[in-house]
Amino acid sequence: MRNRKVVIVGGGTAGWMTASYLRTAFGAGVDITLIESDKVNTVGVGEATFSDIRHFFQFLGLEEQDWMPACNATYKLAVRFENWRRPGHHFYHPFEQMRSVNGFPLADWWLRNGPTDRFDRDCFVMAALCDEERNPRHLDGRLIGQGFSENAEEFAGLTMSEHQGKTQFPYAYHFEAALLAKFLTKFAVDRGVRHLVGNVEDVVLNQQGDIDHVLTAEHGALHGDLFIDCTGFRGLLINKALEEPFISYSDVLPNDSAVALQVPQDMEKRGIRPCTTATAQDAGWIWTIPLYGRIGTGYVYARDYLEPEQAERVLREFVGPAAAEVEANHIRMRIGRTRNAWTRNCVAIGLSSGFVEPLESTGIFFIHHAIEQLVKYFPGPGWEPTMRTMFNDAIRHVMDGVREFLCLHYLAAARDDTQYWKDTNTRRLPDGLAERLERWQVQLPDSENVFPYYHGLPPYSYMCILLGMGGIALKPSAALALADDTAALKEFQYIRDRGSELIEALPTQYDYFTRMRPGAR
Ligand SMILES: Cc1cc2nc3c(=O)[nH]c(=O)nc-3n(C[C@H](O)[C@H](O)[C@H](O)COP(=O)(O)OP(=O)(O)OC[C@H]3O[C@@H](n4cnc5c(N)ncnc54)[C@H](O)[C@@H]3O)c2cc1C
Ligand SMILES: N[C@@H](Cc1c[nH]c2cc(Cl)ccc12)C(=O)O
Repeated sequence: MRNRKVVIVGGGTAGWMTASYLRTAFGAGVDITLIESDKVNTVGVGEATFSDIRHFFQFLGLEEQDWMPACNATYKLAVRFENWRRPGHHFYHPFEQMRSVNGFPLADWWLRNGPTDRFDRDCFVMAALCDEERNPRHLDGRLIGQGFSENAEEFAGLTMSEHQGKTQFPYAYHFEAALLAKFLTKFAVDRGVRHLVGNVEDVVLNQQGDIDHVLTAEHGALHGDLFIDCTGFRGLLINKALEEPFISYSDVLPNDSAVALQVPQDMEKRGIRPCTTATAQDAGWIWTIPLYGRIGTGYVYARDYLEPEQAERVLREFVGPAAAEVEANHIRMRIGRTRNAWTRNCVAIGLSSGFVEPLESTGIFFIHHAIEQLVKYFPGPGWEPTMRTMFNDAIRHVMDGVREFLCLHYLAAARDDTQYWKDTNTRRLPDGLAERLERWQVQLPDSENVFPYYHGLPPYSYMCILLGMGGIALKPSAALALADDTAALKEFQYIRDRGSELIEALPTQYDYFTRMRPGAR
């Protein structure tokens, strides 16, 4: 059988991640051409990830030292939510599994008799490490031990959905999106991916309605068996040419705009906070992502409540004088998903497939997940169309599940001081969420009562948001009133002690990454 000819249109994060992964998975079994335009920019943001992305780098055979310095990357131990409950309040959604004591999650014991008003500090070691801006590795590279093993044999080769629930890796990454795309360009091209720069002017269908070829001014017609649409929010192949409809989530998630800045920063003086920060604002929230040498920041907001000029002004004030010379990138976000991400012989990956606001940094996770699914259902000999259906089901579940998780953030936030925040109490909810919420109020989220399909987020993530946002009354499990809490108190003590011990022993991120740079001592 001849090898499969794959044409990828688009050279953003989605295009290059897909090209690198497919080539690694199938080698010469797939013949890959990637075409990207020099007239249409990439979206230019997308800097924080899930911890699962390490499976992606592992699959490519890359170690942190190979790619992190090249992408000004840093570690992310959590998302830090600021002011979602009230001004001055913060809590973390960390990469650390919730401990269990006598069959109940520690958070349940915390609800029964919380030692302090900080559930995150009491239940997770990571919260203290974030507050004290510590690095998750020692200067000699050793990882903090937290009940997971690095590169453990038994997990090698697992996809991220297979891995979920087995252990929780303690950190994700921040990186410069443009530098990662550049790094992966070299990776893919070195391994035989054909790279073309040119503009796709037309998408030509055959008589059956499949894509026959894409037409470019610079390189003529590009034929393929399978076309991957990585053209971003345009959805040039999947939505425009094949007319696959886009299902908007704007009825439940109204933020549709963002303005972003890349701000140089003196990291030696300011340090590098080991987490993404999401700070609530009058009509949305601002992200702050510390990279090595600069921060990425942006205001995500709803145009129904705020004009772009005002959003930019608020963002500049928030950042301060360092942003004065920096040009703003205004982005209109298409929130929702393409009905069938795989339609005919075209697979949409990245923003063309779908997107939700970046509150939990899910964009790159969606890409990674879609690539894993594509490999799983890739059209080899004997391929059946039901495989396309299974791919589409998996994509739909991940996106709809994340939509629900994000809606919970707004529903659970105690803040209600502006019209924007007041309206979060009356907005429509995705089907099923209200019922699930009723259950969570008397029984914390567990694998039996959260969104029932794989969507990347474990039950403890839901606990964090419910407990942290503070707007919804929660009860401990009724059974706990009858139980002895000695073991739970011991666990709370262990978390405090372990936090203090690690704060003593661990370096700051600045120290760690300065040593990791090429040419450093
Ligand atoms: C405000 C915001 C913040 C975000 N933050 C995060 C985050 O923190 N974490 C995260 O995981 N994700 C985040 N994302 C999502 C992330 O940015 C995207 O998932 C990721 O960058 C993938 O984009 P893409 O490759 O699909 O599209 P793009 O980056 O838009 O790339 C599109 C590509 O298609 C090419 N193209 C377009 N038209 C043509 C044509 N006619 N011919 C040839 N080529 C063409 C362009 O040249 C470009 O190369 C964020 C997104 C937004 C909007
Ligand atoms: N599978 C994801 C789930 C996850 C677990 N904890 C967090 C925390 C944050 Cl901020 C995002 C995502 C997650 C993962 O392990 O990355």
